[in-house]
Amino acid sequence: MADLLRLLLRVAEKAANVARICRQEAPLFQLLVQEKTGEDKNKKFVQDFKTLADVVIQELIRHDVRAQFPELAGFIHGEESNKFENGLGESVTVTVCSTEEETAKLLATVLDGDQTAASLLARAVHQDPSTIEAGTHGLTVPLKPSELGVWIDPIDATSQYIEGREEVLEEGRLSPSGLHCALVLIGVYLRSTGEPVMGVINQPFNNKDPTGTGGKHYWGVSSGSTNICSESRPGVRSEGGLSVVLSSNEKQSVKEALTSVCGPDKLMYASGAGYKVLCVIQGLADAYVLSEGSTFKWDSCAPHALLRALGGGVVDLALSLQQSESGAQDPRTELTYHQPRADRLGADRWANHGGLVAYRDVSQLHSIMGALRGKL
Ligand SMILES: O=P(O)(O)O[C@H]1[C@H](O)[C@@H](O)[C@H](OP(=O)(O)O)[C@@H](OP(=O)(O)O)[C@H]1O
Ligand SMILES: [Mg+2]
Ligand SMILES: [Mg+2]
Repeated sequence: MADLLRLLLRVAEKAANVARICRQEAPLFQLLVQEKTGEDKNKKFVQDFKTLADVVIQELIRHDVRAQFPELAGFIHGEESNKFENGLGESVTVTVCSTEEETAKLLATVLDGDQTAASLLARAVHQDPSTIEAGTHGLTVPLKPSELGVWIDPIDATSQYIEGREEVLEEGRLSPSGLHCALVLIGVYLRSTGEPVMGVINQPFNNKDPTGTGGKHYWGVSSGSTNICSESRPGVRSEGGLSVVLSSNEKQSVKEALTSVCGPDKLMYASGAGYKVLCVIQGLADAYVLSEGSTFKWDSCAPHALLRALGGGVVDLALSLQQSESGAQDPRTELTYHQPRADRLGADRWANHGGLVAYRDVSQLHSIMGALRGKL
């Protein structure tokens, strides 16, 4: 299954190209950032271009993965629905066609006849990405495509992608917001158990990139005795307390509870669920705590696989607290990716309802659980 990993790295790079082109090409950029006002706001048929960009990226990933691994068809899920309504009130399913011309024609039907934008977008979708050196040579992964499912978040931290602020990234430091928080996330899980086994993260905008494309990629595989990640495991630094990254919307009670295990200035905030887990992967924070069910399977699957490959994981916070309160020795309840919640509807079926804690080191996870016990 190393072939699947190489393909995911390639399609994620293609997706990153589309994300970059939407910001670089003026006709696409104008659509991306336009605020609808007045009558326009009420025109149901021109859906937000940002949603279309997300859908196009998701569908190109789905198309290329299905073409090389037909066994995965039916098991490639994404954040977005690919149904759009056009000006004639017709429902249009956005897909990637076999030729650039056909894709452009289809996209024009949802872009209110804007041929220039449709052609630019179609060209990006059909363009092969430059070869990326990922260091996967000689890797073997003992998995079969018929055992696997895929979760796609075409762009995570969309708000940062639209806002488009380029931050100067400093080595070894978390940068709370900006274009670098926008990530393409592709996670692979086992259909039988829901465990995340492979993940690819592409950061389309990383101004420290040595390759010159402007982006960076990360990957990991965690299956049986194979645990391998593009990032090396950062050392555990316990002096001065733990560092934890949170959403800026996190509850006051959680922040207060965590101050007992975190050093001064070690509670940090960052945009994007995927970026926050990436900070843990890179050792820029020891853990990411989220007390609300505001993330979804497509947000966590890919980075979860990388953390597992590094010896860490992502647990369901509410379930793990319950386990720990009932005296379980190892209260870890890792998130799984194969089963929807039967009692919810739509996207909510795939939410990580109990919140989460992403960690690299299990003893640090235990300290965090201890601090949160009885406090939520
Ligand atoms: O941009 P999309 O793909 O819709 O994913 C969102 C996640 O689902 C949210 O959980 C993130 O919010 P928080 O950063 O407050 O957790 C949210 O982060 P943001 O509000 O900082 O952009 C995004 O990561
Ligand atoms: Mg997301
Ligand atoms: Mg998204």
